[in-house]
Amino acid sequence: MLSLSDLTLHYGHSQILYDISMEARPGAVTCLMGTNGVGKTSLLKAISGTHARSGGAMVLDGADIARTTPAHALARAGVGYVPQGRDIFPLMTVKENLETGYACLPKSDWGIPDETFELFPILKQFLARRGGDLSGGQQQQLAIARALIAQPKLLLLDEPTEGIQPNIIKQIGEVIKYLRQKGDMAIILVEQFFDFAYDLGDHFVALERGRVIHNAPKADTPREVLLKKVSV
Ligand SMILES: Nc1ncnc2c1ncn2[C@@H]1O[C@H](COP(=O)(O)OP(=O)(O)OP(=O)(O)O)[C@@H](O)[C@H]1O
Repeated sequence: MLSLSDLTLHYGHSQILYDISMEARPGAVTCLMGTNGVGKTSLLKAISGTHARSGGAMVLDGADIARTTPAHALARAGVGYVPQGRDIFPLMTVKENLETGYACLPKSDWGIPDETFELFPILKQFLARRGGDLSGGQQQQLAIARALIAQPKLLLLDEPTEGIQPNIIKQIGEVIKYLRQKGDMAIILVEQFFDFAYDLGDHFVALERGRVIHNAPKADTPREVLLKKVSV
């Protein structure tokens, strides 16, 4: 589904990512881990086209993705991005926020699928409420639901548990498991909540100062070894 080889990224003259090679497969959760500032968000920005990589190759679903492909083209190509901090539209209603996902779809596919409310029942109850009036956890659910409306092939989740109460973290974990078992979507999860990530992950990539220091399936990733690699 997604394959990166030797990806590099700069902000101005500062190099942040060095020779990143990794894959994300459909029906699997690939966890991207590491301490603060190692470059996890920057890598998701490169994959989503939010910040162009400086070099290296990216193949999505068999197609070479040019280095400067913009975010809206990648969204149309099947990349769903739930950024850190969620970025929902606070003055728009829940329904309007969900409808922004239509931008990636042909008009014939416009509509909020029943699955959205099966996965996130609270959103049905709050359809007319402004996004900014939801709790942090509800906003996170809205951000994930909005990304799913666009029917992504690759879902990028940046710290979905950050600042969220335990019962909603549990619900988000269940949603990720459900999406994985459907088998057609690749999921990349950036997560600092170690137990949440280790429980969900099928494959683990750890970064240190912008470089990959671990890239292996769960069977070859003992808990204690990974914990050591991603702890300060
Ligand atoms: N827009 C930017 N301009 C310059 N430097 C940046 C920019 N965004 C991030 N950085 C720097 O790039 C490095 C990697 O940041 P990034 O946010 O990708 O790390 P991270 O692993 O996601 O960290 P966190 O867990 O804190 O979100 C950090 O040193 C950060 O200060």
